[in-house]
Amino acid sequence: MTTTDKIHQTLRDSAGMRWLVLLLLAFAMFCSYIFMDILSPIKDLMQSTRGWDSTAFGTMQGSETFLNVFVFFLIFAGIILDKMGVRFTAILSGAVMLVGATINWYAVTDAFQGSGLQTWFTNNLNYIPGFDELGISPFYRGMPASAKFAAIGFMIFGCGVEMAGITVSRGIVKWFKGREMALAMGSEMALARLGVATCMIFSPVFAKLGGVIDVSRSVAFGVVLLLIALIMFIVYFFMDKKLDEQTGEAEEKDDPFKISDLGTILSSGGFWLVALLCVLYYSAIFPFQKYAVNMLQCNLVFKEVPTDSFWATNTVTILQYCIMLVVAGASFASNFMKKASMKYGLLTLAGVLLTVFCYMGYMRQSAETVFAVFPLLAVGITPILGNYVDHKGKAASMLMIGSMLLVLCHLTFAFVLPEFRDNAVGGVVIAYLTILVLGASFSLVPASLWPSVPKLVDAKIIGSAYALIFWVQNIGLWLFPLLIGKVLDKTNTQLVADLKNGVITPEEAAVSYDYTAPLVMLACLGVAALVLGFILKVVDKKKGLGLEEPNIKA
Ligand SMILES: C[C@H](N)C(=O)N[C@@H](CCCCN)C(=O)O
Repeated sequence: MTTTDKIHQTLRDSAGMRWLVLLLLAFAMFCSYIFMDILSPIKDLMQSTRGWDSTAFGTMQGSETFLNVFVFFLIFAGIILDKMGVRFTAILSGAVMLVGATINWYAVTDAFQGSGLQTWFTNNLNYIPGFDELGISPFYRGMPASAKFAAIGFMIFGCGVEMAGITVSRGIVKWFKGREMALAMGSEMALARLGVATCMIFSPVFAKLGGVIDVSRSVAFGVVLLLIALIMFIVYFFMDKKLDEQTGEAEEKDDPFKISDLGTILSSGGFWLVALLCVLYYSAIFPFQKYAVNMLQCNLVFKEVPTDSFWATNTVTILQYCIMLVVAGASFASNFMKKASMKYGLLTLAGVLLTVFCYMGYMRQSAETVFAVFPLLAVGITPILGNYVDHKGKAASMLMIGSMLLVLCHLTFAFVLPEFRDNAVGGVVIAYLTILVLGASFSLVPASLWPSVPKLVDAKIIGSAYALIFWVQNIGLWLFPLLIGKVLDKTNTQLVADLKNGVITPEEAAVSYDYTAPLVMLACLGVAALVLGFILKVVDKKKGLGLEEPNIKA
């Protein structure tokens, strides 16, 4: 390398530095995704220890997106990102997530119970004029005080996490444009999926540590991780600053945000098709994720797991997690290997480990360890599918196949799984197969949807386009956890009455819901997504949007 080459080399020209930046951003998202679902695998414990019924649980979970949707925070986040740049917005989003998560944690601690704050929240915030009339309030009369306060924290966290999502996407574009951008995006999403698996496995472990149930321990674990996420963003800040010093660019000055940009995006038909498909598909996945463990508890009979010692309870769980890390590592490695034989060897190894993983989950017999396989498959194949879209295309077809699989899975959960309630082996096998297929669907759609956005809008307004899609998507992510909770209570009237009259205990009630109606509702979302996918494919062919074309042309 000559002296001139050395002078012109920036941080982003070094593969090591580029991937270090990706690691920082992706690890921050990994921590955020852990917090996003930290309460999901312990819905039953929230009901038995904090008195959150399904409506309270669903309302609290849905509150995550309330400010983004109704106060248009996501639109402001897009504007902040375009005006202030990636590194400022990254730190801001990290700090917002941490503040919200800390409030959420305090709400579920024992210290909150019996405090003045609890009394205040019991007597207040029952009604938000305007929102209640429309049935879209994040609070309702009779909602437990802890759920109300937790909802406030989760709303603030939701602003931070969505802001982080669009910031990280733009950060990846800044550092990887013209290089391995799709692989970087796929790897970031894969690590986020690993975050979901981590919380599905470890949240119940922390809540039940030492045989004493304390749900706030799980949330505290998430808060510590968000602190680490903020540190990651701070390190990123300095690397990004250095890059701008080296290049003499400042993207927020070179490419300032204009309100008219929003109009340009909103007038694109292709953009609307993708945004609507996104809201329908993700509404059938993320809200489901919040109830999936409980749905399995209600549909399968699990053996009692010993809780006398940490190792008796958690050895298999920890081994399962180690296998998951190997599968993730094998997937990442396979993307960097040049030789196809090596790639298939690693994939075979991942397949074998996946089988062992499932077997361990079956031996361990708990809903969390069975559902943990869902994000695992997405971890393994999202980067591979991203690579496929880069080199072979077929994004619109992949969107359709992913939606079709989604419908199939929700209908299986609704009508086939309950038939195996008394068949321990058959039930777990059906559950595993369906979850694995759902995991494949959750790889096909994200891997093809997000890289399609740059084909629909100008590169200059990509940040605002992602913010707008996230905003539309957040409407569904707000509405559907809440709707699932309401539909559950409305279609399980006998159970709700028995619980109210003390005929059954909260522990029994928590694992006795009939999930058929909410699952059919989610399957309908999948059907609508499939129809939109078909329309998108037709429009793509007619207008030549290039969605079926590879990103990298030889
Ligand atoms: C929940 C969030 N709004 C979302 O849509 N997340 C996507 C990833 C979007 C790309 C982030 N760089 C997901 O599939 O998790």
